[in-house]
Amino acid sequence: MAIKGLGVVDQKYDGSNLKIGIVHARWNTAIIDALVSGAIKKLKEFGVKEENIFVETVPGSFELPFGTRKLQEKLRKTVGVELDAIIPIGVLIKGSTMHFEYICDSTTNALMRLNETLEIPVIFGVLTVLTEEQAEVRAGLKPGMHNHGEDWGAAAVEMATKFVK
Ligand SMILES: O=Nc1c(NC[C@H](O)[C@H](O)[C@H](O)CO)[nH]c(=O)[nH]c1=O
Repeated sequence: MAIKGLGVVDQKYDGSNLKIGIVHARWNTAIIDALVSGAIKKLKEFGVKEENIFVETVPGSFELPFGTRKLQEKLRKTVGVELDAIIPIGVLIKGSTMHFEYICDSTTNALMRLNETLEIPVIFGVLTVLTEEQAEVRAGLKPGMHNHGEDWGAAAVEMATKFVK
């Protein structure tokens, strides 16, 4: 029996009234695009309307915390929208220096802190992988592999339904 992994998400969550933000980095775009598509696919499966999914991009994962915090402010100011959850998505792939470690650690901690400062759940959608192969597997780009973006979409709906609405 598989031990590791997310238990079954209770399908009864109704996302039809939810407004969800996605902020994604533009580094490693083939992986990013698959993860974002997976998250959006799952949001729609839970009934989130396309017009209620607000997508913004930032250059890299290091910019995700700032972009995540400011997206809520930007939508409030421009279109009067209050988000119910937000999914930052980034892909960090280890290179030949310590750059990877520093961005992973600082970005992860900053995103976690946003769960304390924002009044909405901030889902952790950053892949921190050692090889491109690991990234492809987790984006569902290898046959039979699971797209983690779907888990992040499901988590956003569950958290918003339980704790925001
Ligand atoms: O270096 N590798 C990566 C990366 N570096 C850029 C960084 O996030 C930031 O955009 C710049 O430092 C400018 O602030 N950003 C990623 O999302 N994935 C990587 O794998």
